[in-house]
Amino acid sequence: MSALNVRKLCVTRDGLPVIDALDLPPIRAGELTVLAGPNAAGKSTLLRAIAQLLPYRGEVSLIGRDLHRTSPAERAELIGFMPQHSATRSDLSVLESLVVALHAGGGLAGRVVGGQSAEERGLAALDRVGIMDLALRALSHLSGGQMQLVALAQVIVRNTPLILLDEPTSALDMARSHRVLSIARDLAHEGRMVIAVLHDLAQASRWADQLMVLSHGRLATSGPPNEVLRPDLLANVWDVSARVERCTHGNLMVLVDDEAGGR
Ligand SMILES: Nc1ncnc2c1ncn2[C@@H]1O[C@H](COP(=O)(O)OP(=O)(O)OP(=O)(O)O)[C@@H](O)[C@H]1O
Repeated sequence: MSALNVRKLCVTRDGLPVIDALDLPPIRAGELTVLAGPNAAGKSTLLRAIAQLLPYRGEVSLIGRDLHRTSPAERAELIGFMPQHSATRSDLSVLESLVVALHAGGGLAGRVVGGQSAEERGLAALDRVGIMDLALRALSHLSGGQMQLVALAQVIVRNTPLILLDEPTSALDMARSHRVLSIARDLAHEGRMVIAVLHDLAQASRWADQLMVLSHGRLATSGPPNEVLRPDLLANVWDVSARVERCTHGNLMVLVDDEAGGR
């Protein structure tokens, strides 16, 4: 089965170790993997290293290929990365930005696929994300949440086997958060490897097939969310005194009573 493997990964930033000899269980195609952890745990650093946007030591391999040895064009074919903060605020239209995304890295992603032109693929991605009405709007005229939805469409349009989403719902209202996580899970269940960083553990438990918890650049635990999310983990990793309760539909709720030290 297709998988992303991360072994003995070390990443330093400003000379300080942020990710430290990290081994992850295989990230399998067909599963939505949610990466959670406190601020500064190294979640974005991990995604950026996997996306080959930061130097690292160790091994990151995708479907048996060492990503370090791939060309930028090959990576564009393999990896779709949605950063935490989308910087692009140009006067390109939303649809034009998707066509540009298709040509990212000089890869082959912009070719006609299944008889569909780049514009047709762009419109299909906008339709999937539910923002067809924004197709002709300038990126510079979008709200923060609209920009985040466009960033997701820019990833979807490239149809890569690995999709990395860094806090994809941070600017979204409840309905759009639900839509985006449902799309992320569908993308995984269609056969892709999808990793999403989320802070909201109720959302994580609702959508994740596999939850990985990062703490100080190391893996604290991983597994199905209902096995992983326990009060002792919340105290040890997030420093909160909290209860984990099951709602009538089986979803978990995390109720924080206090900071663990009661400060
Ligand atoms: N551009 C940078 N240059 C130097 N250090 C950085 C840079 N970006 C992040 N760091 C440091 O790396 C560490 C991990 O940061 P990272 O952004 O990976 O954490 P995170 O888990 O994604 O946090 P958050 O939940 O707050 O987004 C932090 O100590 C941070 O200060």
